[in-house]
Amino acid sequence: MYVSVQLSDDHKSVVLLDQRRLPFHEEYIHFYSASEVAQAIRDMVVRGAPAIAVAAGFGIAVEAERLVNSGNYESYTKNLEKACDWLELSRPTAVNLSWAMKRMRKVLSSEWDSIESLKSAIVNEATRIASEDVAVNYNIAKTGNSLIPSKANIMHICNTGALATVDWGTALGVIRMAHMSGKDIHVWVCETRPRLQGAKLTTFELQQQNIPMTLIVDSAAGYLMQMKKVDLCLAGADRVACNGDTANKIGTYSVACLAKLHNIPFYIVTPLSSIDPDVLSGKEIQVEERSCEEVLRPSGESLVAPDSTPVFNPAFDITPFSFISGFITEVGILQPPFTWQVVNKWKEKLQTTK
Ligand SMILES: CSC[C@H]1O[C@H](OP(=O)(O)O)[C@H](O)[C@@H]1O
Repeated sequence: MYVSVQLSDDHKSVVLLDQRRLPFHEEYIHFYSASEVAQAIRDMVVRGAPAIAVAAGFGIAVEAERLVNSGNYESYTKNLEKACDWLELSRPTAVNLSWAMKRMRKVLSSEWDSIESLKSAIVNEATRIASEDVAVNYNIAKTGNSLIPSKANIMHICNTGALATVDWGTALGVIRMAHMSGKDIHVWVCETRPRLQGAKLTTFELQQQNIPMTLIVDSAAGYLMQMKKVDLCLAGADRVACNGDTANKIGTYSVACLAKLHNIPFYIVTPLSSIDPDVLSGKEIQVEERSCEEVLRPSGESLVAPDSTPVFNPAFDITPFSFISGFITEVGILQPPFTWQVVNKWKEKLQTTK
């Protein structure tokens, strides 16, 4: 089984499965510094809100190893804080990235009696972020499975599986659990232009798990709903605002609008770490814009339009909460508002049940 993101045993590199090469080539690349990992996140070697958070945490661990003999304690921590900034700025929309860097900065700002003990604490925290992700996603999958009827036809956009996380996945984790529970489900896989995470990555994951699926062009979503071929929609999240507005892959809002029109349940599947109570509504969420090349050359080689064609390429859109049936999380099916008081109460409850 493939692993999207790992820390090498000697802590000298972050090992990433190059998702740009899937589904035809499974290639792993080593990245030896925080800046190399930041570039890998920007280039979407690794992608998916939880996976990039884990990759960034490991990026700080690799930087801590790389700089261990580079100077005194003060310069060591300053350099690592700078590395947190680079990684946090690598992609602006997914809150998981800043959530992970906040955890690493907390370690950096604590008192340690030596550079070596600080380095160990950093590696341990990065490893904890990764191991927690697996447990969180397993609980999300169990929660979400309770909503999946037998023989459901589920529409899914982008990729939210083990490739977008450390394992299990979020929305695809729910689908995987439903399949393993013998519910005989089927997945309509939206190809998800322009990066084709659905066509290239979700099909790859579902095929590996023998889950029945059908690939569709994004613009077929409405037609399938009109023909009553869709029982519910599941999508991931990059950032959920306090009022429930949700940033997710471009095209999610369109699917949510169509689902609303056709009275089809539309759920966001998300860990608590993708909820950002500091953002009151979707209006405050920065939507990453990516290069025109992604649209002009979707498979990297041939142009699909004249080379000088102007392009607008937002990587995400914002779905207002009014189009969302609920949020499937590791603590249950939630409804906003997601204030810090609410989110922290759930996190504390999680801690006590561990
Ligand atoms: C559980 S992955 C969450 C989220 O991340 C993906 O975006 P990208 O492929 O650009 O990293 C997509 O929006 C997923 O829903």
